[in-house]
Amino acid sequence: MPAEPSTLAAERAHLAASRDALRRMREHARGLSADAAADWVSRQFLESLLDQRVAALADHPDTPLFFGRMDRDAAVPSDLPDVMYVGRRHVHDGPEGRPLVLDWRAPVSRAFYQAGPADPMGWRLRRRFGFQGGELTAFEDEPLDGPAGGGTGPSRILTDEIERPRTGPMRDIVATIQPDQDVIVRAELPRTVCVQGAPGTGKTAVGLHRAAYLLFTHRERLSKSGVLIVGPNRAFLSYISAVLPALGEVRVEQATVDDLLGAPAGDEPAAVSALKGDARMARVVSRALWAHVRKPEDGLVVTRGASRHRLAGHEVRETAAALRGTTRYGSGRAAFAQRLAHRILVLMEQRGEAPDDRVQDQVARSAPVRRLLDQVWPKVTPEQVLYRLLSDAGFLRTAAKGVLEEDEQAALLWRRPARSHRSARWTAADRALLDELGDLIERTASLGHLVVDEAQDLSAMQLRALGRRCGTGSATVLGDLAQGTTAWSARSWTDVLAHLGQEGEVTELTLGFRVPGTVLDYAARLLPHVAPELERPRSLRAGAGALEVRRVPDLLPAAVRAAREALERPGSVGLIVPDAGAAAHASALEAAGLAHAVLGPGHDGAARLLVVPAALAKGLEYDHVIVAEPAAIAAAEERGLARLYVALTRAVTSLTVLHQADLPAELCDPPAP
Ligand SMILES: Nc1ncnc2c1ncn2[C@@H]1O[C@H](COP(=O)(O)OP(=O)(O)OP(=O)(O)O)[C@@H](O)[C@H]1O
Repeated sequence: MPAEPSTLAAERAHLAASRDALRRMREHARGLSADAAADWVSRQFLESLLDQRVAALADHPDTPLFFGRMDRDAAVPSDLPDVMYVGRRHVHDGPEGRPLVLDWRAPVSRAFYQAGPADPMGWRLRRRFGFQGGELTAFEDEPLDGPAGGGTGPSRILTDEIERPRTGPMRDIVATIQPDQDVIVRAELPRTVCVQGAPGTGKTAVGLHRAAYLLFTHRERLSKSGVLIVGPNRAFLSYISAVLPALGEVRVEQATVDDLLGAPAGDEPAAVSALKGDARMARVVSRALWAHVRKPEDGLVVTRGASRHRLAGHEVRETAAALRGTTRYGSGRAAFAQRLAHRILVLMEQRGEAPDDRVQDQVARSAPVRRLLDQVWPKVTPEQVLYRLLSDAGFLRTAAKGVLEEDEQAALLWRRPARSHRSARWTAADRALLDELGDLIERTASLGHLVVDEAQDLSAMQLRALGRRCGTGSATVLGDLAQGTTAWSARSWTDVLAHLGQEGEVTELTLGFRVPGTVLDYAARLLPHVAPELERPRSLRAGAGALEVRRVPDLLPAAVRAAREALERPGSVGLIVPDAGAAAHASALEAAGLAHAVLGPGHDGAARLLVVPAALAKGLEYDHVIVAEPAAIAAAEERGLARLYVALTRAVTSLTVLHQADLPAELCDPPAP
């Protein structure tokens, strides 16, 4: 990295000037008063806004204020500044003053990520800065006016950033977002984007930066409607939790599907979950719900004072039939009562009475209308409907006729039904069906934008549940078909988008940042077996010497030894083991006196050495990874090879594979080049 002293000194001076300006902006914000507010409530609101503004202007000594600079090509006429510095937020010199640093999300900053010799976009030079603990220590220049395609390999600052040892949660990548990633980050708000990407291509990072970009660009709209990040489990959410706050976005919700739909209380065979997650179930539960609306047998008689008003049976039937299926079940019920009451009102008027709207409401709430309502359009809860569907063979048969085969219906029925819907132990797949029913009864509110990570693992019914939550908004859908580990994992992104109910385009990220080339090639031996339609991933870094495969006579002592060796190097260490082996590995580490934590579904385990059950490894990464007993990981579940592919692609610097048993055959033969 060139580091000319005079240039470095000038850049440091600009950093110092920017820090001073930021301090003045903070002081100015502190000096603003909420006194002008008209009342107490507005005053509180204004005060909290001002507090937030001051907090947003904090200068974190370890976080560089800018990470890049662009120099304009003077030969291209433009009103752009001659030089612009790009950083995490705007910094200007006085209220009307010149910008010292531009926010990376501003439209003009796009050139920092997108300009290249093929299209310099009016700029001559890109400079990236290297920092150590907030100190500007290096820079790297990239001429944009040279010949296209004359690159010199990956930027040293980029590879250093990737290889910087991990100690805590995921970091932002704002300084080094790559052009194809930037296109996704800056996609317009109404556009739903779906990203297929091999392990470590930056899908999660891109999704989080897109959330930050959209919040900056559409702040007012999205602060009302909301942005939600959906991830596979709590450990993953905790791992990514620091990225958005580091980018200044503290009000983005993060949730798992269980958080949204309700935590499961029971379990069931994967085949049953897969069936319940099938899109055909949408029809079955809809029919089950609407089966509760019965054909009215009788007419309606309402007595008011001395008068009796009568609707004939066919009139009641017409009213119900006109509404059935045209509204949500709940609003249909309310509308049925109102329409009956309206017809009674018309009868009153025909008799010369002059009832007003209040009378219509009174009639709608009267005992005879309520009785009829309960008979014809009874109030039901999602739990009551699903309980009946899963416990009453006759009811299920009617609802599933022509949709599910007989053996499928038999598989759905509970062997031993709970005593009532209240004591039913709903599974995760049931939760999605309950959510579907809930939405058929009453519309689910939509957010402004949803980022769905590891989307390949969601069932059609879960995707429908998420789709409802962005029904009037848009989504960023991220995943990798090769990492699908559930019995219902998606085989195509077109299907995923269809279940979500979103029109969107599928883009692919193909360059791996996390995993060194040798490790990625090794893991890719599994690809023809887990997702033959996908291209082999490429890595940014060759990673010579990063992979070691050891046959060992005794697994546990070998794992302890490998962990001890890895701990001698800087960075985090993940010991990925079959789920059933986590306790044994933890005991072995304990006995050897190696401090560690065991990753659980609900927590991230703060320790440098982590025992990671294979089922929880998805989305995570460690500087050094030890995978203990691939054959056992592969054999533990139906899509065990995909699980193994996930485990083998978690390493940033080194992967050590330990096996006492034979390796899975699929991992032994290198695929044809
Ligand atoms: N442009 C980039 N600059 C620096 N680091 C990057 C860049 N893109 C991705 N990374 C880093 O690469 C690693 C992998 O990124 P990320 O977890 O987003 O990948 P992913 O595609 O979601 O992986 P997986 O499918 O395995 O979950 C992270 O450490 C991330 O910070």
